[in-house]
Amino acid sequence: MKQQRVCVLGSTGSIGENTLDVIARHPERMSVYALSAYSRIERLVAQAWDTRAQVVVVPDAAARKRFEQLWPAGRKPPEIRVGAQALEQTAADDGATTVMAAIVGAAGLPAALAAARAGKRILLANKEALVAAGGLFMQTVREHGAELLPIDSEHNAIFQCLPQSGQAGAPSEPAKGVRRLLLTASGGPFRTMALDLLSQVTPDQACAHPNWRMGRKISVDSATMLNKGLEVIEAHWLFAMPVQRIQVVIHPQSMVHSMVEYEDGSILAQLGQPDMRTPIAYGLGFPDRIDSGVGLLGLTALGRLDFEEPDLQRFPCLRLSFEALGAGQAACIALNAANEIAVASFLDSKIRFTQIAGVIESSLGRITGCATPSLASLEDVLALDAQTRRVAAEFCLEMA
Ligand SMILES: NC(=O)C1=CN([C@@H]2O[C@H](COP(=O)(O)OP(=O)(O)OC[C@H]3O[C@@H](n4cnc5c(N)ncnc54)[C@H](OP(=O)(O)O)[C@@H]3O)[C@@H](O)[C@H]2O)C=CC1
Ligand SMILES: CC(=O)[C@@H](O)[C@H](O)COP(=O)(O)O
Ligand SMILES: [Mn+2]
Repeated sequence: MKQQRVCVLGSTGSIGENTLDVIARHPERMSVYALSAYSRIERLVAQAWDTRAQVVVVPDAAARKRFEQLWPAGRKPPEIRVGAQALEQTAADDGATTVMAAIVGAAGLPAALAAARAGKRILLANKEALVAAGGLFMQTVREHGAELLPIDSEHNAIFQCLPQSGQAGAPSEPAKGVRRLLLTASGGPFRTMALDLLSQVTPDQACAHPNWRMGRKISVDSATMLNKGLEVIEAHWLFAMPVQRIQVVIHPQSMVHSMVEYEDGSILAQLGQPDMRTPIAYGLGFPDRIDSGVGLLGLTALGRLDFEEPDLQRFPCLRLSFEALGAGQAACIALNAANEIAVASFLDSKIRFTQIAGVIESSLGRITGCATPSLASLEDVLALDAQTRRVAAEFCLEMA
């Protein structure tokens, strides 16, 4: 068994912390090579100390200085690299065999793509990378023989339920015998709240997910169900599945993480506690199954599993996501970028929860109404992403 040396991009976040928890359980199989943080430098220092990481990546000179000041005397500090380009360089570094892509938002795309170009084992949590540049990313994985393992719980579940070829790559057609992918969704904290109360909800209420503990951005996405929309687009790219063959099913308990429906009428499901250490351990251990630290699911204590149709009136962001996937890549880039701006604005108490969908819809209208630029390269994608952010920020200001 080859020792894995893991580069954890976004190590100070929710996925990053869970990844370090799993790695620490398997010193004989894996170790940390590199870590990255954006604002939580103190936490990064503690992580680097505990894991003996060789490299850390921070965003700027001020963060570097802070890291140096906080590093305890008496032990050699890790190499400190600075800036977005250093993230790409570290993701592609010979020192790493495996890259956990756990930066939030499209900011994580360049480093995830660099890992693919370098032919790494990529554990992909950063769904926004696929939403913005799914075609480019999957093509890069294919061309450079990278190994791609989905970490997002639903996609990890689907990966586990698909006919196993023992390979973790980038399929160019749907798996044989599969009729549909059934993506489960909790419905978030506002699934049953009276519709007229939704405009009053606070950021903390939106971040109080009923089943999962996650970062604030994805928690708001779960509350609007834009998260499920991003996941439909993610599933389309990961499994080469046409949008008509992807169904979203509300499952409030978040115990069935997703399902694959086969031509013969069988449905295969993956179940487990809502704890991201299970998919993370699956990715780190693949093809072996390794301990994740997650307890067993008590089915008799649970008693029942519920399923229902999503309500597109309550969750307009889900409708917008299906429409964007149908409209093409420019719309998907705009959907994601406008959402990132709208969610940040909501978390900052500048716009209301119910205005998030409006910002996205207006931005999509403005961007996709213009001539679609070429989107063949990372630079093209990032240019449209930046343009959308400017437009969405204007709409947020108008609504504030
Ligand atoms: N949390 C979960 O359970 C799940 C998350 N995902 C996906 O995984 C990704 C990470 O989510 P989550 O861990 O919840 O997010 P968090 O907000 O908890 O963590 C995000 C990480 O990214 C870093 N970061 C933020 N902005 C930048 C930037 N501009 N450049 C570089 N690094 C940055 C943060 O650094 P710092 O903290 O130092 O500021 C942090 O390490 C998202 O794409 C999410 O959709 C998917 C499924 C489940
Ligand atoms: C843990 C995970 O994968 C999240 O994306 C989670 O699925 C969010 O839950 P819902 O979006 O279904 O509420
Ligand atoms: Mn998910």
